Amino acid sequence: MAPTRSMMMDSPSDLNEFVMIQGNGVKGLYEMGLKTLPKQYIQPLEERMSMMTNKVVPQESIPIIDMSNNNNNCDVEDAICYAAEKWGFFQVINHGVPTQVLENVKDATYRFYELAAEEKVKYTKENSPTKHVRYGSSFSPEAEKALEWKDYLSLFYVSEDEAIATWPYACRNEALEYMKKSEALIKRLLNILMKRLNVKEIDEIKEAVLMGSKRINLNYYPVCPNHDLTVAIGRHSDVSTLTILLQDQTGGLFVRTEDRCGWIHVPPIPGALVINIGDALQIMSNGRYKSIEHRVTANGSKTRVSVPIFVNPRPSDVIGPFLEVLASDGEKAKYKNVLYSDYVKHFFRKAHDGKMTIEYAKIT
Ligand SMILES: COc1cc(/C=C/C(=O)SCCNC(=O)CCNC(=O)[C@H](O)C(C)(C)COP(=O)(O)OP(=O)(O)OC[C@H]2O[C@@H](n3cnc4c(N)ncnc43)[C@H](O)[C@@H]2OP(=O)(O)O)ccc1O
Ligand SMILES: O=C(O)CCC(=O)C(=O)O
Ligand SMILES: [Fe+2]
Repeated sequence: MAPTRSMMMDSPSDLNEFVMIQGNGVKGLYEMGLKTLPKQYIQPLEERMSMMTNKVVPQESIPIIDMSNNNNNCDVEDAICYAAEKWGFFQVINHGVPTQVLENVKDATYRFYELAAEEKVKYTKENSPTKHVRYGSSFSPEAEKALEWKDYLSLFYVSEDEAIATWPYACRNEALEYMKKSEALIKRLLNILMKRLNVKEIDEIKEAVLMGSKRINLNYYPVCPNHDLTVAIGRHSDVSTLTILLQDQTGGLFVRTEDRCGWIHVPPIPGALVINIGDALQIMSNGRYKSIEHRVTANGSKTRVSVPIFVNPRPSDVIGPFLEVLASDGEKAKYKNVLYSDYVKHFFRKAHDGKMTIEYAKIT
């Protein structure tokens, strides 16, 4: 019997050719009608959600914060700082980003992934005309022992003109609009978080180190056969200052519990945005704000999309604990100064490994 295309997907080189080189992504694998998961995606037992060591804690929930000014503004500030210190993750509602903008960027995500592989392949690392636009699958395929069931389009923002010239037409206006309309929310969150650190004013220098660069990812997680055997995104913390995440109504994002013994689901709330603290802010706040490990499960019956905006220092910035934090009570620095591009390169050059990235900056 001649091997079928789905049988060929057990060969690492055929799979790599189909998914990465031809640009079909895991979406192409799903559309091929695969009934069993190719072995390259089978995660070690300890990474699977079905394991006892990865129990879900249904009674816990990350905070949901109403950002509208109907409340006392002090309550909003307290809630945000408390959530950033204790949870590192929270959801916001009445945040000021119009629902239509959020709907449009989700539609645009589908529009991009519905393009033919011959179109999408133009944006892979090997083919993309610019380093600022990258289409790929899994996180770091060369470094990973098992692949992740995820396709992504990653767009690094330099300027509107550059984005219009280089980002894929199928999604560029919607991605740009989402970034633009999120700007006020990002500034409000950072102002609140800085005030609590004794940083009275976000001047030009602070603004650059907190939010001098931005990256938007359009993540696509198609239906997955034997979904319990793999992950959509493995355990990691973001390397950003803040991440503003739009998820659809499918669910599947989990956050590590404080005692690190279990996982808390982040339930989709229509119109809400998920906010999480990244490693850069954990470092700049000398550990006051927490960058928490999180992961995404693969789904056996529904395709999921999510759209994070990573708010970052500029690659050329040196990041370390703010002097205002250390000066307040002679606190000792827990992290050294590191060049942000070195930190990000360290993150991208290894497989996802939970909270390990920040060890790179820790003073031991
Ligand atoms: C993709 O799945 C992900 C992503 C994430 C992301 C979480 C975040 O927090 S993203 C925020 C990261 N910050 C930035 O991106 C700052 C902007 N970065 C840059 O401008 C550059 O990448 C650089 C940091 C300055 C490094 O530039 P350069 O020295 O020119 O080196 P590069 O070739 O660009 O990259 C180094 C290394 O990283 C790989 N890489 C870069 N960008 C991406 C990307 N978007 N996705 C995947 N990998 C990327 C690149 O291939 C290089 O590796 P080599 O092995 O090829 O050398 C969270 C969870 C996810 O699942
Ligand atoms: O898809 C999600 O809900 C989370 C995505 C994520 O953690 C990331 O892209 O860093
Ligand atoms: Fe993440």
